Amino acid sequence: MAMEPVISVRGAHATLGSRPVLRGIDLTVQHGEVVALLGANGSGKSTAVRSVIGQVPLTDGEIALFGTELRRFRDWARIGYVPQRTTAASGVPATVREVVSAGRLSRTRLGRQTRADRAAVERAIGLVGLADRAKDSVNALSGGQHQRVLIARALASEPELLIMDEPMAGVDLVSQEILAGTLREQVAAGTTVLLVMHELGALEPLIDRAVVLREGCVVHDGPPPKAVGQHALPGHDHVHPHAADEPLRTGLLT
Ligand SMILES: Nc1ncnc2c1ncn2[C@@H]1O[C@H](COP(=O)(O)OP(=O)(O)OP(=O)(O)O)[C@@H](O)[C@H]1O
Repeated sequence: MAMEPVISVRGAHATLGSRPVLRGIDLTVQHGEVVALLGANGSGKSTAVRSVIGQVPLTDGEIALFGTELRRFRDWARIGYVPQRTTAASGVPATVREVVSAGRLSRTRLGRQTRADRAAVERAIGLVGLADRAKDSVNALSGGQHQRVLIARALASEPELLIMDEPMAGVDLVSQEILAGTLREQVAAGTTVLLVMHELGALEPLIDRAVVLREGCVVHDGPPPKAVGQHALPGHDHVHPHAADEPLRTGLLT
């Protein structure tokens, strides 16, 4: 029997305020795939992933996770989610280890951390290259290190599906390289990944498929656009000449 898709979204409509933000989106992510969700600011990317994890209700359409209708889905430990532009600190003096441990709660039984739980937390901290900062307050970290803590928190439950909303946004180059390496290892281990992005950038080699949104609709679902600049992207509004030495870009539509 064929495996159920990890994510199945059919005809999704969602409204925020009085604004229709998703206008009939279909999105399927199969086991082991790495899918990039691309599109201009405001095209609905974050809303789409937030609807997948149940944070934005649909006004029409259907979502299933691992073959289970979203409203019956309870197995949240199978999913790691890194939201957009948040900070792990928010004024609370938690250490790196404490924040990452919070990501393990969904696997912790009876509220007691086992040796396996502790090992998973240390592994996640090591994966993002912060082993030497585990005892430090997250308030003492840079923006890129923060983002690495949030990703470690998502990895602590050893998820089968990782959903990340612009993981590279505002992240310094060193952290970007570490994150790309972390993701590469996850993908090699079979983790399914859905990434919201503006540009494929350093993650391009990992991406199997790109889904491009425009005004709440899917305008492209297929191979990731090659590194030929944003104008190659289906849905780009206008064409204008650009210098031959313009840096190569794969991402788009800003
Ligand atoms: N709580 C809200 N109430 C009303 N409108 C909202 C709300 N949240 C988002 N929107 C609007 O919905 C649209 C889609 O937003 P969304 O964040 O999904 O886009 P996005 O593609 O992720 O954009 P970005 O790249 O800027 O993150 C935008 O026009 C945004 O202004």
